[in-house]
Amino acid sequence: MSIIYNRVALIGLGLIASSMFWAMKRRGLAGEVTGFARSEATRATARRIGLCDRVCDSLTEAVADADLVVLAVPVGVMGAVAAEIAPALKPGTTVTDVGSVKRDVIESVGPHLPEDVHFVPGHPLAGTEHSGPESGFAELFDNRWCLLVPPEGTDPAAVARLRRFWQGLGSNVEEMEAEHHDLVLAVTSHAPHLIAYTMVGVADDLRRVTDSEVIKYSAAGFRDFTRIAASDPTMWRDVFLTNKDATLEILGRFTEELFALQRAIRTGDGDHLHDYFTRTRAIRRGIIEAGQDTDAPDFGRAKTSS
Ligand SMILES: NC(=O)C1=CN([C@@H]2O[C@H](COP(=O)(O)OP(=O)(O)OC[C@H]3O[C@@H](n4cnc5c(N)ncnc54)[C@H](O)[C@@H]3O)[C@@H](O)[C@H]2O)C=CC1
Ligand SMILES: O=C(O)C(=O)Cc1ccc(O)cc1
Repeated sequence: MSIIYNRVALIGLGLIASSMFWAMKRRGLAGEVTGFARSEATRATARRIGLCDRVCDSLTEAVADADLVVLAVPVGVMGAVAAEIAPALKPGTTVTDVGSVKRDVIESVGPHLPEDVHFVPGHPLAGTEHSGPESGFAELFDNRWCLLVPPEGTDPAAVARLRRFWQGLGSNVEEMEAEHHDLVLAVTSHAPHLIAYTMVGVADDLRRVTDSEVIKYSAAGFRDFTRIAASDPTMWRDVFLTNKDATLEILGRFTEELFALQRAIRTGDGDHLHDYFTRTRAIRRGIIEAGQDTDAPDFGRAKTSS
C-alpha cells in the first residue's frame, strides 16, 4: 500500500493512537508520524519504545505541517485540544478523532476549527480493556468496522481519503449520522459496559464472597464482566457524561425489562422466563449465522471487506 497522508499527527498516545501508529507502519500509509501526549512520562515511554517517528513536547509542534491530525484523547477533552491546535493547523488539513461518542465531539470540536480545515469524525469499533502507549498493536483494526461521521457539507474527497486510510489500517468503513451512531453504540457498547461495571461492583459489595470465592469460582460470564470493568475509568466516565441521552434511554428500557424478569422470578412465571430466553437465544444464533461468533476472540469483527 502507498502513502495516503504525508504527515500524520497523533494526539494522545494511548491504545488507539499507538495501534494506529503500528498499523500505519505495517502498511506504509504515512510519511512521517508525529505524536504528542500530555504527560512527560507518556512521551518518554513513547520515545523509548519507538512509538512515532518524532515525539513532540507541544501540541502545536506536533500538528504543524500535518496533513492528518488524529485526536485520540478521552472524549471529554477533545474540545479543549481542538481549541489549542486550531491556530497551528495547515490549510487543507484533515482533522479526525477516534472518540466513542460522536454528537458531543462534533459539537465541542467543530466550532474551534478554521474554515479551511476538513473535519471528519470517526470511531474504530475496536479496542481492549488496556490503555496507554504500550498497549497498542498493529492488528487491532483488522476486519473491524470503522464508522465515519462527517457533518453535512464535509468535502467528499476528504472523507474518501480518510476512508482509504482506515481501510489501509485494516478496517471496513461505513458512514453514519451522529445521533444514530450514539444510539447504536449506547446499545452495543456503552450500556453493556455500565452493566459490567455494576455487576463487578455488586460482587465487590458482597465482601463475604469476594475475598476469595468470586475469583476462585468465577464462571465465564463474570470473568467477561471483570475484563470489561477493568477498562480505563477516565475514558468511560467521559463516554457516559457525553452520551448521556442515548445511554439513559437504553438504561431506562433495560431497567423495565429487568423489573419484568424480576417479577417473573418472584411469581414463578416460568413461561415468561422461557419465552424471553428463547428470544435472546435466537438473536445470538442470528449473530453466529451472520458470521460473528461471539465465542471467537474476534467477536465483533466485520464479516465483509469493502
Ligand atoms: N479503548 C478502547 O477500547 C477504545 C477507545 N476509543 C476512544 O479512543 C480515544 C482514546 O482512547 P484510548 O486510546 O483507549 O485511551 P488511552 O487512555 O489509552 O490514551 C489516551 C491518551 O490521551 C492522553 N491525554 C489525556 N488527556 C489529554 C489531553 N488533555 N491532552 C493531550 N493528551 C491527553 C493520555 O495521556 C493518553 O496518552 C477515546 O476517546 C476513546 O473513547 C475508541 C475505540 C475503542
Ligand atoms: O474491549 C471491549 O470489549 C470493547 O468493547 C472495546 C471498545 C471500547 C470502546 C469503543 O468505543 C469501541 C470498542
